[in-house]
Amino acid sequence: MVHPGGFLEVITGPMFAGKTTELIKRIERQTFAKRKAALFKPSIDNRYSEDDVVAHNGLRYEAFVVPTNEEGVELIERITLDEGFEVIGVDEVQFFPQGIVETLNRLADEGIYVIASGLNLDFKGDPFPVTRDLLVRADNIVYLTAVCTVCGKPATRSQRLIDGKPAPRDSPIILVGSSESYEARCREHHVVP
Ligand SMILES: Nc1ncnc2c1ncn2[C@@H]1O[C@H](COP(=O)(O)OP(=O)(O)O)[C@@H](O)[C@H]1O
Ligand SMILES: Cc1cn([C@H]2C[C@H](O)[C@@H](COP(=O)(O)O)O2)c(=O)[nH]c1=O
Ligand SMILES: [Zn+2]
Repeated sequence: MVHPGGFLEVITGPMFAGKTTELIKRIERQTFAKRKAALFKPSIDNRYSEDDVVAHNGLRYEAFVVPTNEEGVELIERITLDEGFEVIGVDEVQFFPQGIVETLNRLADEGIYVIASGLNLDFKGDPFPVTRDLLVRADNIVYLTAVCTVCGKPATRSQRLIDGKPAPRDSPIILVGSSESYEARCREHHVVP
């Protein structure tokens, strides 16, 4: 897409749907169009790298790493404005505090093309509030699905597995992980005991 000016775009769906791949692709395309672009990631996402945003398929892109607190949200805003970035991407946006919704919306109001990528639903199938609140403010939504590991149909849910068994409902919401702890599942094969 040509740089659309102030714009809030949200890429969402379950784990393994290609959200990070799509985010990197969009940021990279903006740099080919000579736009000043940057990617941000939360410091708690250290699955594949401390410094880069890395997709499950190995695609990677250098990022600013910020903490998942209000200070991290302020850093995203300060770096964006001080460095004059025209386009920013934020990966794993569901990990940030609620204040990121207002901040990203404001940056879009100020003329920045903001792309936020994150999970819509947690392992129980309940909304992540930050993603939900960004989605209702978005100028464009990119909704992706993965492939259900049980039946091969489109997967809209993230199944958390502990020792190979579905995680109980009272598990903590945040558990950073990849295929050792999660599988993409369709509604029918998503299990929450
Ligand atoms: N069940 C699955 N369905 C689709 N892709 C999968 C699945 N399991 C692993 N993958 C891999 O995940 C990649 C997408 O990774 P990524 O962009 O990091 O997704 P997301 O950010 O949505 O978790 C795919 O290109 C594919 O190689
Ligand atoms: C469903 C669910 C996921 N997480 C964590 C697991 C991963 O670290 C990220 C999602 O990564 P992806 O790029 O979308 O594959 O979120 C979590 O903490 N809680 C959950 O309920
Ligand atoms: Zn299925």
